[in-house]
Order: sequence, then structure tokens, then C-alpha cells
Amino acid sequence: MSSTNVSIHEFRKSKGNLEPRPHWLYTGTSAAEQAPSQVQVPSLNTISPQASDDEDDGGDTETEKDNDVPPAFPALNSAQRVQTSRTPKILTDSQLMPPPPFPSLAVRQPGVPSTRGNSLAVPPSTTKPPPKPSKKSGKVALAPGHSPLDWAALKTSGADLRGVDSLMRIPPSVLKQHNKRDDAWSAFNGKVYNITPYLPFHPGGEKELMRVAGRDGTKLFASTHGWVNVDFMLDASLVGFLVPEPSS
Ligand code: HEM
Repeated sequence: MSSTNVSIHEFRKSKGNLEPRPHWLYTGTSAAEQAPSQVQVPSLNTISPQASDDEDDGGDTETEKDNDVPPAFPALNSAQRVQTSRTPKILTDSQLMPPPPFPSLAVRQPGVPSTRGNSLAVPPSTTKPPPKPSKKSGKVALAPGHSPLDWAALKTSGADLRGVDSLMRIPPSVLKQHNKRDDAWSAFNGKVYNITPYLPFHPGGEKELMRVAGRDGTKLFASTHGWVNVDFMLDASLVGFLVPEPSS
């Protein structure tokens, strides 16, 4: 027999055989909070399975049919029971964590996403057609042999695309004279380029490009397609640098 059973029987002997015996499920705090020798046990009509084996139990009234009753565990006089049976501290309302905010599910509509943007609802379906582009693309059909790749091949071919022998300092009055289709200069970011060779290669068309012929086109260029690297595209057409008008 286990030591647990022995201790229980010793306990019962000290209280007398007819003393009520604790059930193994009993975990009442009143018994555990007391010293083992002073434990008050509830009244139960059970009989120890070990009673008939115990020679000191003269006049024992217990019978064999109650052998299925298990002993108390942990033992009533064990340190474990004394430690764990302390009454837990009950917190007051002010000590408790506040409840989470009310999710306000009642105001939600199925399929309508939350205004907070974190809804798990499916996006609303729509029969509206996709919006049409506000305006047509300004691109034009380029003549055969005038694609961007053809321009890249031309400017690296070594062909003269400047029309000048050396880079020049160009005041606005000089720039202004080069405003014809076969002799068009334009300034972008302080550099003056001969745009005539590029005219048939311009994806936006010759007409659009000619709007800046003979003047500073930096602003119009930036407002049309600021992502285009004009310095790289026209490097072979550089003719000089824009300078202020000389004072007479
Ligand atoms: C010499 C300087 C310029 C160069 C190197 C240049 C180059 C280009 C390039 C590479 C594109 C194609 C852009 C793309 O596909 O995203 C383009 C488109 C276009 N460019 Fe220029 N461009 C120049 C000046 C101008 C100027 C002064 C205008 C006048 C408004 C202009 C008007 C346009 C237009 C309307 C398009 C079509 C944009 C679109 O709808 O896709 N370009 N240009």
C-alpha cells in the first residue's frame, strides 16, 4: 500500500474507527487551513478498504464491499494541501482590467467596408464600368525608321546632329533666330540643343516639339513629361549653353 493510505489510516486511528472519513474529492478549505491534527472532516458513510487488514481495529464495522473508495489525495495532512488551499484573493471592480470597447456590430452593414479601413467585409460589388481616360494619348504614329531605338542608333552613329563646329555661349536673342523647322534650337535646363534632327523621332509629334523652337522650353517640357531624360536623349545635339543677354 502507498504511503498515502498509511497516513490516512493513522489519522483515522487517532480519531477512532467510527470517526467520519473524508472523501478523496473533498477539498474544503476549512479542513486544510487547520493543522493536520485538528482537521474537521465531513460526515460520510464510507468505510476504509484497509480496515479488515488492520489488527488494531477491533470491532471494525467496515465491510469488503466499500473497497472501491479511494483515499484522499493529496493527503489531508500534506504540506501540498495546506499550500494550495489558500483562498484566492478576489479583486474588486476597480482593480479589474476594463472591458474592451463595444464593437458596435449592430451599426455595420453587410458588404460595406468599415470607415476605419480595417473591415474584413468583402468589397462591395459594382456594375459601374471603369472610367474612361480623360483625354487621348498625345502620342503620334512615327514614320517607319523613326522609333526611339532608331534615334538611339542615330545619335551614337557619329553623324553630325549639332550643325555647329564647337559649343557656344548662346543668349536668348541668338536662340530666337533658330525657330524654323529646318533650323530649330531650344533650351532645356540651361543647355541649348538643335532639335531639328529629333523632330521626326519625337513621340509627341513634330508640331508639339516645334512649340519650343527658338526659346527656353524647360517649363513646357517639365509639365509634359518630366520623367524623360532630355539631357541623355539629345546629348548628341548639344550646341551650347544659354547665357544672359550681353548688356550693350
Ligand atoms: C526636345 C525635347 C523633348 C524630348 C527629348 C521629348 C521626348 C519625348 C518622349 C521620349 C516621349 C515619350 C514619352 C513616353 O512614352 O512616356 C514624348 C512624348 C510626348 N511629348 Fe515630348 N519631348 C520633348 C519635348 C516636348 C515638348 C516641348 C512638348 C510640347 C508640349 C512635348 C510633348 C509631348 C507629348 C504631348 C508627348 C506624348 C505624351 C503622351 O501622351 O504619352 N515634348 N516626348
